[in-house]
Amino acid sequence: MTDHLDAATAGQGRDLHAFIAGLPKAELHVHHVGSASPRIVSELAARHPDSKVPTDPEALADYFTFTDFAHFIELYLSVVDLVRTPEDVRLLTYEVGRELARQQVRYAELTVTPFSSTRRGIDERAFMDAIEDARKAAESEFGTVLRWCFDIPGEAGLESAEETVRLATDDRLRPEGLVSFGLGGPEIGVPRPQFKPYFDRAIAAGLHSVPHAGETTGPETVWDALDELRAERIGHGTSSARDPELLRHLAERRIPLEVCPTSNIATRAVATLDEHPLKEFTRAGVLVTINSDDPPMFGTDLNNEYAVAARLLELDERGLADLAKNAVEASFMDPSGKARLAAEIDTYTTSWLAS
Ligand SMILES: Nc1ncnc2c1ncn2[C@@H]1O[C@H](CCC(=O)c2cccc(C(=O)O)c2)[C@@H](O)[C@H]1O
Ligand SMILES: [Zn+2]
Repeated sequence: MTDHLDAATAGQGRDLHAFIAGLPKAELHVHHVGSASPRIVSELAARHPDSKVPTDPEALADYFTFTDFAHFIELYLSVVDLVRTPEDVRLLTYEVGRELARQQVRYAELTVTPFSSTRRGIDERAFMDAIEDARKAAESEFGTVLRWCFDIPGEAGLESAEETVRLATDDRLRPEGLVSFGLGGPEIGVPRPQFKPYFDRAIAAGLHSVPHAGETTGPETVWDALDELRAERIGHGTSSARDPELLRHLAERRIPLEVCPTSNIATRAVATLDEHPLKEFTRAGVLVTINSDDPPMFGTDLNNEYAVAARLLELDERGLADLAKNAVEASFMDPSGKARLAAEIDTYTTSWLAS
């Protein structure tokens, strides 16, 4: 973990960190390639010496220092470029499952961008088999349930939207673990309404709508995501804090925000953690979930994001357990899975507080 993150949660008791480390959790906003560990990234970089990505895991923290959101996407794509074979995809996914399990994440919805892989020449059938194979292995070996969100990389244009919705809705390709449909990448210059027909098709095929919105643009983008893309949850939604009517709407309709505090600082979407609107969201009664986005790229992990949230929201163990249960409620798990994980969180918390 980098120094600024240690500083971000300094002063919290060791006990709170230990509580978070053991707390059963769900994660709803975490990117597939963005979760590649320094070890995997450097291994892939060594396999592909034409890449500018460092082969030394220690050098990656410097490499992943971003001047702004566009710079983040540029470096993100340099890692996407390293994933070239179905075996790269399988290994990456399996290792992401291992890392989530280490953090006691029982259930995760992983955002996958199949277009980025198919356009780089990975066969679509082999891609689906690779992620599904890793999903099943992660569940049986680590006990972590993975589900997929296929996202459109918006800046790659409508061609990428067409390809993503085709891959998500073709019965011969659509993976069993797919639950939702998203939209990522830069928002500036990429208006959300143009993606409406693609979201309509995905929703008609039974997928949930979970676009990124309001990460780097204003609240009008969140309104567009709600009105045009029929968003059921919002990725980030940071700028919603600037629009009291939008906050009221999100709270009343119980539309959750997938908040990723450290990501927002690392991409410079928010200047400092103290200026992060997380507290304004909870004060307005919005259902917030805590997520890590692209953890190794931002020098964080989900446990650290819970520690950051505990500081910003002044939470004790019970407050943290409630936050973990928000993610269960906002997830696309079936009702029995939700009830089981919520009960596990309660049992863990009660026994922690009794000891
Ligand atoms: N914090 C984030 N906020 C938003 N998105 C984030 C975040 N973190 C990770 N992503 C991912 O970045 C991708 C962006 C990829 C992209 O723009 C692009 C453009 C042109 C060509 C290609 C290509 O592949 O050839 C890709 C998104 O699909 C999304 O999954
Ligand atoms: Zn994201």
